[in-house]
Amino acid sequence: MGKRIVIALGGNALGSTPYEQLALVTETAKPIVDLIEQGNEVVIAHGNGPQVGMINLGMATAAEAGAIKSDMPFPECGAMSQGYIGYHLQNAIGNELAARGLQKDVATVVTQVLVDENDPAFRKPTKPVGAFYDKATAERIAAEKGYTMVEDAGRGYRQVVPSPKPVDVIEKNTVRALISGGCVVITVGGGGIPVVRRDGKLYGTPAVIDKDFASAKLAELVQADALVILTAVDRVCINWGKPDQKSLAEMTVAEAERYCEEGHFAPGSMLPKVRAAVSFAKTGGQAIIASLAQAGAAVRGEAGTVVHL
Ligand SMILES: Nc1ncnc2c1ncn2[C@@H]1O[C@H](COP(=O)(O)OP(=O)(O)O)[C@@H](O)[C@H]1O
Ligand SMILES: NC(=O)OP(=O)(O)O
Repeated sequence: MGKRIVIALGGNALGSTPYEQLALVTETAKPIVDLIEQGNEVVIAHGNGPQVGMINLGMATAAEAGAIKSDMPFPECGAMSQGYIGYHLQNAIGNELAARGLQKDVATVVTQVLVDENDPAFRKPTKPVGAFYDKATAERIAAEKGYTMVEDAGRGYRQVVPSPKPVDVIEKNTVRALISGGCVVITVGGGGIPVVRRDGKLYGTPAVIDKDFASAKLAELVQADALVILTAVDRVCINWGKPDQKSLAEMTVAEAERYCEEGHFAPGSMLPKVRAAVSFAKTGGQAIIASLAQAGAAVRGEAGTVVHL
C-alpha cells in the first residue's frame, strides 16, 4: 500500500539562480514522480535560502538605485520565492507525469506558518540566506545594508536572519483537502511565510523559517507516514570531515539527540535536518535523511539514514 510522504527538498534540488533551478527541477521531478507512480501520496516542501536572499537584496538594490519605489520586506520575499519555486516544480512534475502517461493535478499553496513573536530566535539571527560571499565582499555588504553576515559551514560568508520555530501551518486544512483529492501539493515553501498572531489577526514578520523544521511540522499535521529530507549526501555521518567519519543507516531518537549534543552535525546545514527528523520521529512517524538520487530506495528502507523511536 502507498504511503503519505512529505518530501523536504534541499538546495541541491533547486540550485541558486532561476535558470539553474529550471534545469535542475527537471531532474528533481524524476525521483518524485517515481514515488507517485509507486502509489504514494506526495507532499513537497522546499528550501528558499538562496532565493529569498536574492529577491530581498535585488529589490533593496533596485530601490536604492531609484528603479523601484520600495524595498521588499522578508515575508513578501518569502511569498515570491514560494510562487516562483512552486511554478518550476509544478511545471517539471506536471511534465514528468504527462511523459509517463499519469493523470494528476499539481498545485502550489502559498503558505503562512505561525511563529511565536516571543521566540528567542528573533533576538539572534542564525539562518543563512542569499549568496555566498568572500570575507571582504561580505564586510562591504554588511556595512552598506546593515545586514548581519556570518561564515556558513566552511562554504563562504552569507547574510543571516532570525529563524523562529514553526508553531502551526495556517493553510493546513486546504493542504489536507488537496491531498485527499489526489493532488500533488507543494507547500510550506521556504519554511512558510512567517506570521505572528496579534488580537486574532495574522501579520507577516521578517524572518526565514527553517524548511526542515516546517516540513516536520507539516508531516505531523497531515499525519504523514514518512518525512523524507532530501539533500546532497547519501547518509548522515558522525565525525563528519574527520578521518574516522562514519555514515549511519539508522539512529534512534536518543542516539540522534546525543550526537547533536556532541556536535557531530554542522549548525545551519545537517543539524536542523537531524533535529527536524527527531521531532517527527517523536510523533511516531518515520523520518529519513537521504540524497535526492536515492529518494525511492530511502522510502523502501534501502538508503539514507532512518531516525526512529
Ligand atoms: N554530520 C554530517 N553528515 C553529513 N553531512 C553533513 C554533516 N554535517 C554537515 N554536513 C553537510 O550538510 C550538508 C546538508 O546541508 P545543506 O547543504 O545546508 O542542506 P540543503 O540540502 O537543505 O541545502 C551536506 O551536504 C553536508 O555537506
Ligand atoms: N528556508 C530554508 O530553510 O531554506 P534553505 O533550506 O534553502 O536554507
